[in-house]
Amino acid sequence: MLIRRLYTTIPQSSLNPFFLTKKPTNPFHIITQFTPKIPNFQTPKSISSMSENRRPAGAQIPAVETADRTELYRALESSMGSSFSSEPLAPSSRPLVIVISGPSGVGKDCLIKCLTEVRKNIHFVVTATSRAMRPGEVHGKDYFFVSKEEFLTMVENDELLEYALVYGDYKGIPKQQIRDYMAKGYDIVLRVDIQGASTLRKILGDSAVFVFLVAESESELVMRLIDRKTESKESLMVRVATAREELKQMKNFDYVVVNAEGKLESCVKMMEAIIDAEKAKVVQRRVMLDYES
Ligand SMILES: Nc1ncnc2c1ncn2[C@@H]1O[C@H](COP(=O)(O)OP(=O)(O)OP(=O)(O)O)[C@@H](O)[C@H]1O
Repeated sequence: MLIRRLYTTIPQSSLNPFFLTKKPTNPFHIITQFTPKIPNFQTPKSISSMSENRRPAGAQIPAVETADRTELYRALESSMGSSFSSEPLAPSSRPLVIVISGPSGVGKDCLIKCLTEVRKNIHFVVTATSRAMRPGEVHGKDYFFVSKEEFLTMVENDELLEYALVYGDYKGIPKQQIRDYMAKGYDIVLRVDIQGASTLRKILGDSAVFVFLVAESESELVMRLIDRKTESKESLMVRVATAREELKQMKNFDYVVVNAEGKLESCVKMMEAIIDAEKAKVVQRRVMLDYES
């Protein structure tokens, strides 16, 4: 068998032990794994002679017990043949697009409000809507209020990342706002319903972070909605029934965050931890607002 032949033709002493512990599944896999690893298949002796060769002749390393820190640093630098760089070793992080979704009444608005207070470099995207402005609402803060015609022109000009007709009014996410704030280094937060999150997943794929916010239980979620005292009994019934269906969509998200009763602060901390973890990724998400050919 090819597997056996490969093992027997390569001396045991030169095999990387990591690969020996891995049971190969197909012979071609072995060949591709072995080929680039060949420089590592050195015996301890040849490795040591290789590093001897790399060291420039005459570079003297002073005794570590007695040498001064700077002296040792300089000697190591000269042994390397080039100065040590002060450039950051971690790649600079890219702005994130974070999509926050979850059933009605779970606390999305509360979470986003707190998150934008504790993290100043987050921009919560203001949605455009064709709905009439309500008393107390501020244009550009609560929504960008536009006429139905203006909204449809935005759709035609491909200015919206996603839009929907909600109870007869259009709502949509302006792309330019995202571009502008990302260019300034802000992370972007989008708040959408579960349906919107599903559409955004199709558009953004894995380039954005999708967070599903839940209460600790269905019963807590219903109590929260009741306590909010903003819904009629019909609306309550619709929201509760919708929530049960929406919970089934959790599997399409990257993270689930629990907003437990009276524990909004922990929920905000969890969101911050997610953001920090995303920023520490070696391969970072690269947001694409438009299809790239
Ligand atoms: N951790 C928590 N403990 C107790 N109450 C909370 C918590 N988080 C939010 N709430 C309350 O729950 C209610 C719903 O919160 P919020 O309006 O933020 O939810 P939402 O998900 O944005 O709802 P909707 O999708 O219907 O707009 C509010 O009355 C809020 O004060």
